[in-house]
Order: sequence, then structure tokens, then C-alpha cells
Amino acid sequence: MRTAYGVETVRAAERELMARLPDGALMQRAAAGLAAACADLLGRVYGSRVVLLTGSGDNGGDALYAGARLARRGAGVTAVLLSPERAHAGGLAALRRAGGRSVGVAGAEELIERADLVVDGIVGIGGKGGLRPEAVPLAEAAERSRAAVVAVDLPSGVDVETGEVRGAALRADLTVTFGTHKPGLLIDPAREYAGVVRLVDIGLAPPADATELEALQHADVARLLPLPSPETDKYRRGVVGIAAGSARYPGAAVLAVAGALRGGAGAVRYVGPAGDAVIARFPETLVSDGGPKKAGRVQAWVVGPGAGDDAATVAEVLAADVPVLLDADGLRLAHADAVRGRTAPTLMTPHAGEAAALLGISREEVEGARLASVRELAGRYAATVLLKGSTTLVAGAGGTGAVRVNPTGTGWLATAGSGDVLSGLAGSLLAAGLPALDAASVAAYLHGLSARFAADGAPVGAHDVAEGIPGAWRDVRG
Ligand SMILES: NC(=O)C1=CN([C@@H]2O[C@H](COP(=O)(O)OP(=O)(O)OC[C@H]3O[C@@H](n4cnc5c(N)ncnc54)[C@H](O)[C@@H]3O)[C@@H](O)[C@H]2O)[C@@H](O)CC1
Ligand SMILES: Nc1ncnc2c1ncn2[C@@H]1O[C@H](COP(=O)(O)OP(=O)(O)O)[C@@H](O)[C@H]1O
Ligand SMILES: [K+]
Repeated sequence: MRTAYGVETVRAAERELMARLPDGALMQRAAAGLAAACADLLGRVYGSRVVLLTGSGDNGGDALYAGARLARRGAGVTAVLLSPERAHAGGLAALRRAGGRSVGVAGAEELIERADLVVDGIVGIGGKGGLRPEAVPLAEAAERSRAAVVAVDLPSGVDVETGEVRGAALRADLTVTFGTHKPGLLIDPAREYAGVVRLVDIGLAPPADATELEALQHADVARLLPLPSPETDKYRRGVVGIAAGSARYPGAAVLAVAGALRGGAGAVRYVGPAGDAVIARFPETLVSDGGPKKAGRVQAWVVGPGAGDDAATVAEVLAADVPVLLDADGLRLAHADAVRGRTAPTLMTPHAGEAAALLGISREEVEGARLASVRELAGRYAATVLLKGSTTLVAGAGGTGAVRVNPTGTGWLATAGSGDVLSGLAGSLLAAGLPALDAASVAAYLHGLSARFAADGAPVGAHDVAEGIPGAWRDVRG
């Protein structure tokens, strides 16, 4: 499991570790890791031109000590000091001893444009708000330049706690972060500014109960996948009910069923007006004519994809005492009190637009503040919430625990109907017995992986994503 921690937790863990180490040892570990990453990126250090953008804090100190290491290996290193009188004294002395030099911001843009490598040590976890005005032209020059841009700990200007980017920020190709990941490095829009993230171990050990974000990895997902035991049968594996589709959108039902058939449940029941389309494509589906109550027993329901205005069906499903996944029209039609009053788990899977409607804010506000939005929804509805989009987040019911961030997402998933596949897949995992947080995060993981395999560099349709799910399972199981 990859984990990320908030700034207060990181600082506390740093203090604890620093108390046990000689002065400055932690910064030397950070600088050594940073210099190694820079050297890897440069290929040839000797003769390369390196520019350090250096702020007044320890982030600048890391950059200066790393610059000294590169200068000792023959790089031409220039530190651009944003606050010359407050630059990290030890770091600056080390750089000068190694043959590096320092300049002010005047003329720095030209240096940056001619550099092979730019190191962003403007601010780290002590940064507040976007870049200050004097740093903005430097960040722009770095973007124009052909130099590789390496951010120290995080790209300066992004909100490391939330992934929000409120003002100007530096765009990096690589971020070398110390001790632990930070939420902003894993959540868009800040994630995009970070580029590739490389973690340098400096010995930090934050407490597990302070985890802010978790990203499942293959091994975690493999442990969670529901597998049939020798003594199983289709009912014991779990039956998932799908209440989806309409005369206008029969395809949503077909795609949700397509996802559900690949999610591990032993059977899929379908209720709704698209039974003929479903059975034509998937004859193994148990189609029933009545409403959810007449469909026979299920261990979980999915309600909403392409469902139109059928509020009665949504209410009927919400009254069932089994896990319920609410998606698309279901999110709009569900009564908040009916959701909050449920005793069995509820999983809501909005995209940013649907989340915005539920929260009474704009889509842009949700996309700018995904972490706060997903926690807020999970709190308001006392439900597990999977917020879809370029970063998919899952918050457990109540919204207070660690939030899961999906690491497998890909822009190829932004295709009509892929959300319907996801809802069927997650519903199937719920029916197979996974807790809602696991069902949602495992579904997002498999869904993203499947899209990556199916796309392989070319556009895919939602049905390709559904068909790729078994391949994603096999890959995860190794
Ligand atoms: N504490 C430790 O033991 C370690 C800290 N490390 C480094 O130290 C960093 C944190 O250092 P600091 O606490 O000194 O804080 P920073 O270096 O992040 O920045 C603090 C300074 O930047 C200024 N500042 C704040 N927001 C700004 C903005 N938007 N634009 C321009 N300037 C701004 C503040 O006035 C303050 O003086 C970490 O991110 C990491 O890089 C590493 O060396 C690892 C060990
Ligand atoms: N830019 C993106 N990067 C990664 N995944 C994305 C992006 N945009 C959308 N997705 C994913 O694609 C799926 C789209 O679902 P949804 O918005 O419900 O569409 P639909 O209703 O057409 O099925 C979700 O899983 C979402 O997380
Ligand atoms: K930085």
C-alpha cells in the first residue's frame, strides 16, 4: 500500500527522527537522494549546467546541498537566490566550497533557459498559497526551457495537503519527495504539476492511524479479490441486482451488466425496461419483469445508470437491507434521508458534475478540491463515496478515515458508458462480500488497469473496458 500523510504528521515524524540523529543528518539524506535523482536524469553530470531555484527555507537548503554534490561531480551549478539575505547558510557555504556560485533573480531567466537541469527549491511543505510574484517568471522560464525540471519535495506553489492549485505553480518533470508521499502529489490538479514522483527514504515512520491517503498496489488488490472456494456455488458467491437502463438508454443496462459479470458475483439479476437488450448480449443474466422486490434475493444492488426518472425503483432499492450502489440518475433521484437512514452500506459513485449537484457547488469547485468534496459527501450521506474523474478518490462512510486514491486511472477511460461498467463491477464486488471501501477501490483499480490494457495507446469504447476486466484480474493475481 502506498500511503500519504498531511504536513503536521510529516513534521512531527521529522522532529522525532531529528531528535535521534546528529544535526543536519536528515537534510543530508534528503540532499543525497535528490542529487542521485538529478544525476540519473542528467545521465552525464560532468559539464552539465544546473540551476537551483532557492527559497529561504529548508527546501532551498536541500537544493543547495544537492547542488554542492553535483558541483563536486563536475556540474556547473548556479543558485538563484529568491531571498539572498535569508538563504540557507550551511547549504550556500557547501555549494560555494564545491565551486558553485549564486546570483539574484536579475538575469536568472536567461540562465534557466540555457540550463540542462532546473531544481525547484523555492518552497516545500512550509509553502502557503501559489508562487509569489518574483518567482513566477522563473517558473515560466523553466517551463519554456528545454531543461529537465526537478521539484524538491513538491512542486512549489501547489497545495500539498489537498492537491489544489490556487495560484501560479511550478511544473516539474520529476518530483523527489522525502520520507513519505504527500496528498497533493497524488491528487489532480497538483499531481499533474509533480510529474513522476520518486520517494527518497530518509527514515521517517509516521503513525499508521494518521494516514491521509492510501493507494492500493497490485498485492493489496490481489489479497482483496473474491475467489471461489471449492465448496462454493453461484448463490454463495453472491448475486448482484442491477436496476438500470431505460427505453431511451438501454445501453447503460448492458454495460452495467457487462461490468457485473466480471466482478466476482455468482449471478447477475437485471430489473428494468432493457431486459431484451441485456439478454440478447448476455444470455447468462437473470432478467425479471417486476420491480426490485420481485426480482429474487440479491446480496447487493446497483441502481441508477441510464435509469431516467424512475424514482420509485430507486426508493425500492434503497429500502432493501443489502449493500446498495447509487450511480448516475440514482444519485439525483435518491432522497438524502433515505440514504442516511440505511443500515446496510451505501456506495455512491458520482462524477464531478453529479458531486457538484449534490453539494450545491460548481463542477470546477469539485475538480479543484476533490479531497474535500469526497469527504464532505461521505460525511453528509453517511455513505462510502467514489468520486470519479482524472483522479478517482474513495472516502469511507462518514468521510473521516484515510481516503483511497486510485493509481491506475487513465484518460482513455473518459469515454461514454465507462462509468456504467464501473458501477456494475463495484456492485458485483459488493455482492461477493467486500466492504464498500474495498469494493469501490478494487473496482476502480481493475477498471483503470483494464482500460490501460484495452487502450494500449489507442481509443477504446466502454465495452472494451468491460471485456478487459478479466485480463486485469489475471495481471493483479500475477
Ligand atoms: N525538517 C527536516 O528535517 C527536513 C526538511 N526537509 C525539507 O524542508 C522543507 C520544509 O522546510 P521549511 O519548513 O523551512 O519550509 P519551506 O522551505 O517549504 O519554506 C518556508 C519559507 O518559504 C516562505 N514561503 C512560504 N510560502 C511561500 C510562497 N508561496 N512563495 C515563496 N515563499 C514562500 C516562507 O516565508 C518561509 O520562509 C521540506 O519540504 C523539505 O524539502 C528535508 O531536508 C528533509 C528533512
Ligand atoms: N481524465 C480522466 N482520467 C482518468 N479517468 C477518467 C478521466 N475522466 C473520466 N475518467 C473515468 O471514466 C469513467 C467515466 O464515468 P462517468 O463520468 O460516469 O461516465 P459515463 O456516465 O459516460 O459512464 C469514470 O471511471 C472516471 O473516473
Ligand atoms: K519545491
